[in-house]
Amino acid sequence: MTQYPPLGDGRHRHIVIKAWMLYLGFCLVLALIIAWDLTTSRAQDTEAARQRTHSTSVLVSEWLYAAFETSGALLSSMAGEIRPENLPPPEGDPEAHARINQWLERHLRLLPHAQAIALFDREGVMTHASGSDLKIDHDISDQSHFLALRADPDLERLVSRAFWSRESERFLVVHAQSLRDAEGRFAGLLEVGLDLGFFDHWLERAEPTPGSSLTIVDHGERLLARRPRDALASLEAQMGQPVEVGRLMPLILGEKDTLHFVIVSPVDGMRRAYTAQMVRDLPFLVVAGEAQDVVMAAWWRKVWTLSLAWWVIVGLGLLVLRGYLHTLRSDLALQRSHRSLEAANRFLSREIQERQEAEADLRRSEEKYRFLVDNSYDIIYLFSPDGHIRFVSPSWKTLLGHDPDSVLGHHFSEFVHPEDLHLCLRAFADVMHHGHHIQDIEYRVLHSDGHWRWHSSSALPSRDEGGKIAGFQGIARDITARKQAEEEIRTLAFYDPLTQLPNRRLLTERLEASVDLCRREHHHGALLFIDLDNFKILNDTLGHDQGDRLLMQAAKRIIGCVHENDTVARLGGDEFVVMLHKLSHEAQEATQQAGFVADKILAALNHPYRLGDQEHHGTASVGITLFDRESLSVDELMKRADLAMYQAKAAGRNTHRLFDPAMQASVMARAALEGDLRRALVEKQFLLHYQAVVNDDSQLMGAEALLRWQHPERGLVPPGEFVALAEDTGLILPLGQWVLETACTQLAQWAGDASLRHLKMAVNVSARQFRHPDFVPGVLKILNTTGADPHRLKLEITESLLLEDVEDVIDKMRQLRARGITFSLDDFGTGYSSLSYLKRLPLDDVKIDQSFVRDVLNDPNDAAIARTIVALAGTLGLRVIAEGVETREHWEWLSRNGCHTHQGYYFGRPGPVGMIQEAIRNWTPPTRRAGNPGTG
Ligand SMILES: Nc1nc2c(ncn2[C@@H]2O[C@H](COP(=O)(O)O[C@H]3[C@@H](O)[C@H](n4cnc5c(=O)[nH]c(N)nc54)O[C@@H]3COP(=O)(O)O)[C@@H](O)[C@H]2O)c(=O)[nH]1
Repeated sequence: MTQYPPLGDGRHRHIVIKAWMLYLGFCLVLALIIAWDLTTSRAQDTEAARQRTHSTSVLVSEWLYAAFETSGALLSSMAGEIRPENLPPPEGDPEAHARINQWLERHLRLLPHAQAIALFDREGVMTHASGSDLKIDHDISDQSHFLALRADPDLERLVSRAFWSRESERFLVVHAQSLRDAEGRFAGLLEVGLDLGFFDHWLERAEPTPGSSLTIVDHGERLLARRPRDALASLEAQMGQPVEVGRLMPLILGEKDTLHFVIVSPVDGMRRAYTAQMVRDLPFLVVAGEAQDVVMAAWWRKVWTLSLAWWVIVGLGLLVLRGYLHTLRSDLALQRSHRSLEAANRFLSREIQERQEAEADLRRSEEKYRFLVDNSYDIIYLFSPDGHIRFVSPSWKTLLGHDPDSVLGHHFSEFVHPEDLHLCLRAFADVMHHGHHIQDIEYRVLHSDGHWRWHSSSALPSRDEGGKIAGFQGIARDITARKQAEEEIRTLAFYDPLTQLPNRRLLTERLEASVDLCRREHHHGALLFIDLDNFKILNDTLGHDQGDRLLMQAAKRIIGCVHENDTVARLGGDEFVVMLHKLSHEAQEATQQAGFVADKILAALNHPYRLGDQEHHGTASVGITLFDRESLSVDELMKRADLAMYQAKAAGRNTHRLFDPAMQASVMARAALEGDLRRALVEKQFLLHYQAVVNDDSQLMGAEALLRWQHPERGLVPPGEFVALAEDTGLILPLGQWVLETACTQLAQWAGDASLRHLKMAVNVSARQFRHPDFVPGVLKILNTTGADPHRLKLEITESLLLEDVEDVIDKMRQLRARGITFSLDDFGTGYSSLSYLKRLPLDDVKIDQSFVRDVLNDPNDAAIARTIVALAGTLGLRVIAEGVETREHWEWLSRNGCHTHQGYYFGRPGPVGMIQEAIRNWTPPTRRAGNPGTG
């Protein structure tokens, strides 16, 4: 979905901030104005209160001043009327005294709030008084006002501070006038006594407003009068008591006339703004106060009113602001949605355009795919969710023969090979249930003509518009040709082309699997190595075609002897291997089972073979090895079976042998010996010993070269222990070459020695050496290079040479004989020589094997053989040499019976060249009847 950029957000935020700032600024300014106004109002109200209290205090003090002016004037006039020296004593003239008292009484009435008017003499004793209750002899001589007036002749009058009067038991203030005699001396005083009611009277006239107070105190800060008074019960107790200690002092001391202050009243605890005012020339102060609550009430009302007004204005402003912001937001939203709409419109236009293009593409693509589907060599198919065919492309007809329409509605499984059905159903389920894509599954499909075709298919689910799996769709390719090629390759790779049996590779695979199975299931298996006896001879004599026929027949017979699950393989040549499965888990029983099968095979292979119009009898040798959980490699098992087979061959063929470890040990030893032999050749550890050959007259005729191996550890090793192995391994070729060279070199040397030059050198030649194609040229080359006389060289061959290709042997012998080399047939009588061959061989002598000579004196059989050989040789014109002549009796018997050449310990043991040369030079021929001949 397309994202549209936010429109006007920054500007909107800017406007909002501005509006808020304006609003808050307005609120603040308004608050400041109100605060300023309130501050001003507060100052004004405070000032007004101050003015009011000042006016009140001034007014009351003026009243007091006026009152005391009045009393002063009265006292002054009364003092003018009195002659102190004429005043009668109180006790002298009662009438005169009474008149004076009445006079005082009359003047007292002129002062409505005065208590009394009294006259005192110069001693301070009261002489006359306005009231009858006054004590006439009352003494004021210790009072300050008396003392002050008496002391100061210039002081005419004074008003006292309040003081407690013991006579009248109340606080009094007196206004006293000094009296002077004619000479102007102090003669007493006239005084008006005023109680505190006098002051109260003046406050009463002031009419204090609510919360206000009016107080009169004297210069001792004693409370003289106070309004309001009825509100406080304790006020009476405070009358005459100090109330404002120290605060009013600047006034009392005359430093100021007026004093303003705000305090909590010590009288009633109310906070007030006070103005204190001195009463001119009098020891009194008037203090007027107004309660702060009252003074500030209007201000507080204003505060509340203005605060409320502020809140109302702020609230209204907030509403206006919100309305404005709302409008602004709406505007912005509108603007934004307008832009979104524009963008959406553009997007939709583009979508429509793209869709139109996509539809066009789709049409083109559909046409293209339709073309491809219709013309594809592959089959394109669509199945319903339950596997019924909904669509197949026309190639179905080409590849499978059916008309596509004819298969619609059929279930796909009807066309799949039963063996592949499981695979296909699983793939179908994978796609339909899990939505998997499957790749290249291979299966067989039925062709309309009934044969099976190999198909490779890839498939995926088809989905409806909601994405739900609605079917199975795929493409299938005919891979029959590839499968056939693969099969062919497999056959070539894993099967023997002649017998169609598994070859070594397939056998190895199966053997590995079988070994694994045996290991897991704890039973035995067996490997039977089968070698057809003398097959090579048959092949050479009857030709390869017949050989192949025999192999094919043998293969069939072997297969007939085993179970279907067992494997019969051909390794090549005449070697077959049978692998037996699932033999007993008991080794002994498994051995019996394998032996039974081996016997069966041997019996089957023993039957005559029909090869064209010929019949052939053959046998076989079978080597068996078992395998079980012991982990042995396939190679090791094959080696063991092979070894056992050789054992069977060694045991005379046409039999079977079970592998045993001793057999393996000997093979190992053989392998070690082979290694030593090779090293010996390189390191020249070989040497030749020579043994004398004598004639019937005890004349030395020659010597036989006998090979010895000077082994670094084992010492001198005789040829019997290694020549056979050298033959088997082919090492006899280089070894035989060395023997010939050494012997010929020796022969050439002897030719230069008069006492030795008549000697003939007999050299042993093995069959393998002789059969080598280069044997003849090799011998001739040695003769050339050493310069030995061929007429002095005798080659000893064995009967085994005559087992194969006798014609070739004869041919080679003739070639060499043509050069003067003579031949001797060694070990005669032990081999298989047939007379017909013997006749044809260009031989010079035969050697009677020492095994016959050894017992010729005691064993009539051996004696008969020896005689027969001598006779046979005689008929063939061959000389006879007896070997192993150990005693004079042997020699004599042999001589008597026609053998005239001898070799044996009786004449001399084999020894190094020096030894034989010495023996020859000092040769003393043995005599037949004169004691034992020496050993030479
Ligand atoms: N291919 C080759 N074969 C060879 C070569 N050298 C020897 N051989 C063959 O090895 C076999 C054993 O030979 P050796 O151990 O040397 O034995 C020879 C004599 O020592 C032994 N001999 C001789 N006289 C007596 C005797 O009075 N009593 C007795 N017990 N043994 C005796 O006989 C062997 C000679 O045999 P032969 O060659 O058959 O005359 C043997 O078969 C050799 O052929 C070689 O270089 N190449």
